[in-house]
Amino acid sequence: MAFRTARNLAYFSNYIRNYSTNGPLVNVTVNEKSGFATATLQRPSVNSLNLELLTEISHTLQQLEKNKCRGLILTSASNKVFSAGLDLFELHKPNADKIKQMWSTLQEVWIKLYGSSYPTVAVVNGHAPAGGCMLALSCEYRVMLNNFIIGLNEAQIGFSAPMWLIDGMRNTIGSRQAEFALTAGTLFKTEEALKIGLVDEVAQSKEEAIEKAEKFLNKFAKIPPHARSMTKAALRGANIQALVRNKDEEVRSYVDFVTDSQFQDSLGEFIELNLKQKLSK
Ligand SMILES: CC/C=C\C/C=C\CCC/C=C/CC(=O)SCCNC(=O)CCNC(=O)[C@H](O)C(C)(C)COP(=O)(O)OP(=O)(O)OC[C@H]1O[C@@H](n2cnc3c(N)ncnc32)[C@H](O)[C@@H]1OP(=O)(O)O
Repeated sequence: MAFRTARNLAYFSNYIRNYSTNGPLVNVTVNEKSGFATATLQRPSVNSLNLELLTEISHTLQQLEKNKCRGLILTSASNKVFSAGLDLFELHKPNADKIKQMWSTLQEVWIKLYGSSYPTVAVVNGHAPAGGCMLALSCEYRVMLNNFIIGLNEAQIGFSAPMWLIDGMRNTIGSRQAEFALTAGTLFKTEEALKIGLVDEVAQSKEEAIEKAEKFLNKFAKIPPHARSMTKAALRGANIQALVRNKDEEVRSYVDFVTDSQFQDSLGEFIELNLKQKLSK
């Protein structure tokens, strides 16, 4: 079992410290008492998900799994944005190879986080549109700070969320609410998200959110880890397997879709209308 001895714990903590020095975009720390890891996304300024950040998240999750992490808190170094979703500037007039890698890494992140054997909580301490909501949804529990937005606004940008993400939304808020939310691309304020069950708890400060997250993780202290993870796999496995089977086909259709001029035009309009930074003409 993880951290059975102080030596194991010390080894893991050192390992993580060493690892975190190699990962400038994701800072990982381990609470030596509880054994819970905190992974803090720190890509300036809004943790938009480009290939480098996605790759680092994916490696972090792999290391946590390998080291039998006891629980993960995923959060942001920004006090305004948890993650702004995919890096829209990298989706604009993209290099097809890079987009291919980006999509495939995004799928890996979902598979590793949604399917992790250890318990996971997102401390959503800022806005979480689209891919930001995806990261939060792939955790088991969400604690969100007030006065931010969260949701899957893909329909507003001009595309549909993929099936695995729709499944994640349905499994969290139910089919009826998911249909309303996804077809309109709704971004919910914190209190609205709480009402529909998109987040589990609201906190007034990051410290309070971390306390609530730790309380959730501590619920599993007396549950045998293998029984917990087998149950999680039974609940989530079919959705993950569906993605694994369709992974390459989805990457191909995503690359075709994103490189199409119609999508590029609507993305360009979305950026010009919604983002402060503009496209260079
Ligand atoms: C075939 C399959 C097809 C599709 C598959 C679909 C889904 C797959 C699963 C997950 C993927 C989802 C898709 C996405 O994630 S698309 C991204 C959608 N993101 C958004 O719509 C967010 C846009 N941003 C905002 O609404 C606001 O910026 C935000 C609320 C996050 C923060 O607001 P705030 O006022 O605090 O900051 P700003 O001044 O607006 O922004 C600060 C700087 O950050 C830049 N920025 C913001 N968002 C992005 C982004 N997504 N990508 C790149 N850059 C971003 C912004 O331009 C500002 O830059 P500077 O002016 O500081 O240079």
